[in-house]
Amino acid sequence: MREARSPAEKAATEPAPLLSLRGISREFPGAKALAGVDLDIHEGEFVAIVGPSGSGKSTLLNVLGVLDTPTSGTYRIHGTDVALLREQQRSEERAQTFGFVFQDSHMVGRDPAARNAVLGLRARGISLAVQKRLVGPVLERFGLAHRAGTPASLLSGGERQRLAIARAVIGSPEVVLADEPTGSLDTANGEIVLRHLRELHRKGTTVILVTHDPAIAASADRVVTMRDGTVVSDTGSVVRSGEDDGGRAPESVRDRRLVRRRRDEFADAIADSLSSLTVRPAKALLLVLAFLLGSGGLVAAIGLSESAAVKVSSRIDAAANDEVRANRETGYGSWDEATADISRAKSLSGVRGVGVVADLSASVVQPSTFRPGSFPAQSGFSGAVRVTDSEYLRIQGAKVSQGDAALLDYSFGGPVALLGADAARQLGVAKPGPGVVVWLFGEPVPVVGLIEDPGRDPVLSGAVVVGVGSYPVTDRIAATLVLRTVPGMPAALADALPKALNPAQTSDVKVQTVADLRELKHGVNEDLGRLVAVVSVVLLAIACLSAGTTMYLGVLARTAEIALRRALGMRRAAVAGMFLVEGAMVGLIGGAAGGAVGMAAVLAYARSEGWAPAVPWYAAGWGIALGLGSGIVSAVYPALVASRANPAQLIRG
Ligand SMILES: Nc1ncnc2c1ncn2[C@@H]1O[C@H](COP(=O)(O)OP(=O)(O)OP(=O)(O)O)[C@@H](O)[C@H]1O
Repeated sequence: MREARSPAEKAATEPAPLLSLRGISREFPGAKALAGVDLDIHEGEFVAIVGPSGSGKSTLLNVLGVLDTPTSGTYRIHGTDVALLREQQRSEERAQTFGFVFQDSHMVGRDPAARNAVLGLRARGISLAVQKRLVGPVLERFGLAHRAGTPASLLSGGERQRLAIARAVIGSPEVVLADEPTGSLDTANGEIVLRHLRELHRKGTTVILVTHDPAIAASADRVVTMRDGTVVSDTGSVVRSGEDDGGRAPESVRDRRLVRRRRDEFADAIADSLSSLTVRPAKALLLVLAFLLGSGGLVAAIGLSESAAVKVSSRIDAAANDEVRANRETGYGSWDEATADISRAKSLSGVRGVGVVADLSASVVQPSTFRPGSFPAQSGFSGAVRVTDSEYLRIQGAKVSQGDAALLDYSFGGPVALLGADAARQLGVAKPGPGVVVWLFGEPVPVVGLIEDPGRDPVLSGAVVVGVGSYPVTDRIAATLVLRTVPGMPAALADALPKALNPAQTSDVKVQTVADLRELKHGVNEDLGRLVAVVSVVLLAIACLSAGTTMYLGVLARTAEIALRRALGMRRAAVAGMFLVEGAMVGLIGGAAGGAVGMAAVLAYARSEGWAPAVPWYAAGWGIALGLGSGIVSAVYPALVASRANPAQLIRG
């Protein structure tokens, strides 16, 4: 039934319009989609908007649904000027007043039908209990109860569009806006969808649909025709008096249970992020891996630097407490002079042992197990040739196996040698024994033992060691006395030594304690710390960048889904929250895994180096915190892009 009345008549008899547009224009770069539209729509109307392609129908629908903002003009809903609403209020208006049905049903394909049906409720932070209470009846009503658990991607086109209507009306909107809802359906399915829309209207919902189909338009109570962004004809407002079912059904009255709760909004964001991660496991795994590498590298770097520092510290601390070194600036003219100095040093109180050590040039001594002149020659020896006594080995804590360090101190009519473990390996000596020799200065020297543990002098591992006096001093030799002292005595002995060794010329005696090295230790720690910082920052920056890029691509791939959520009333902050939560979760998992991997790497490395691993407890916490932090940071830009997008634009695709 249609009736046309004069504007004056209308104004006098009609109630205030539900939706009212005055002089609405919408311009896009290069196109004016709407050019001064005036239109009033009253509660309970069934309006068809028709017109040629490009005439502005969809744009009008988007403006009506607060998906898009007009360039100029005034739009009032229930008398409230929409331009005065804040973004959050606009979202609320979309959620409470409107239900949207698009030509393409825009389902979240991976989610079952029931979850899609409640998408609007979830987007609005409606409690799970209310969602559960509403979803059964609504699926039943649209003939989808048996498909509740089926992923939306497996539904037929007709089922999907019925599901779209179910989703649009589950929150009891006052107005259903449908943009060519039958456009992608065959006649039979199109008819079913239309029947549902009419049924909604009969029960009191205002229905506004855009259509190209003259038959559908003819069945509407009111037809608004658009051309070039303006309304060129309008059959006029027709409000049914509710003759079908005895007045407006309570369906369109706002449901008191539909109260937005932040807690539920947040819970839904977490659930969605989890589902998005599990649906794309390969992507999620790559993201986790990026954070794992970043935070794992950091934890490993902290652990290794700490372990190394502990190792360095313990060596330095021990030496600082009980070691003094002394040498003559002019060196020694003979080994007897050095031996005399040893006796003088030993006579000082607080001294527990005195050894002497000097190095010969390996390129002159040419250690080899091949007789000189043999062909092919053995490759050049890369270790040291150390002249020392058994006392030195003892005070350094070196351990000699398969022989005896004391043999160094005796003369058997010629020198004897001990080999450090690395030196023995390099020279191809498996074990000492009769006839096992190493050639030094072109002469065979019996090997009388192996140094299996170099103690505090790491050089011994790679050294060929011969006794003091094995070779006469031809020129002055730079030998160093090493004193092991009672703990705490080095400083006092450092003062006493020059006078004890050379009272006539104390300046000839140079004394070193290891205290200076304590400064060095700080330097070493600081350098390592800086290195750790640089490496970890670079690794985490790479992780953030790759995660940010992947997430940004994810946002682009999910534009339709995001648009839908926004159209269904999701707030900008909640959209951003969805991506931030996703980033946080990936970062957290990656960070925790990285912490574990980093620690394992430190333990394995420290064990292989024979260090005591020192992984501070906070390293794992750092891994997790940095993973979490960088996960969130990497999601900031994608989250901003997603939340700032214009829903109308996104729905156009
Ligand atoms: N986001 C946009 N950016 C640029 N131009 C746009 C945008 N949205 C709409 N337009 C332009 O505005 C005009 C109206 O578009 P609209 O989609 O509202 O028309 P329509 O009547 O719904 O067309 P159809 O029936 O083909 O869907 C068109 O010229 C279109 O190209």
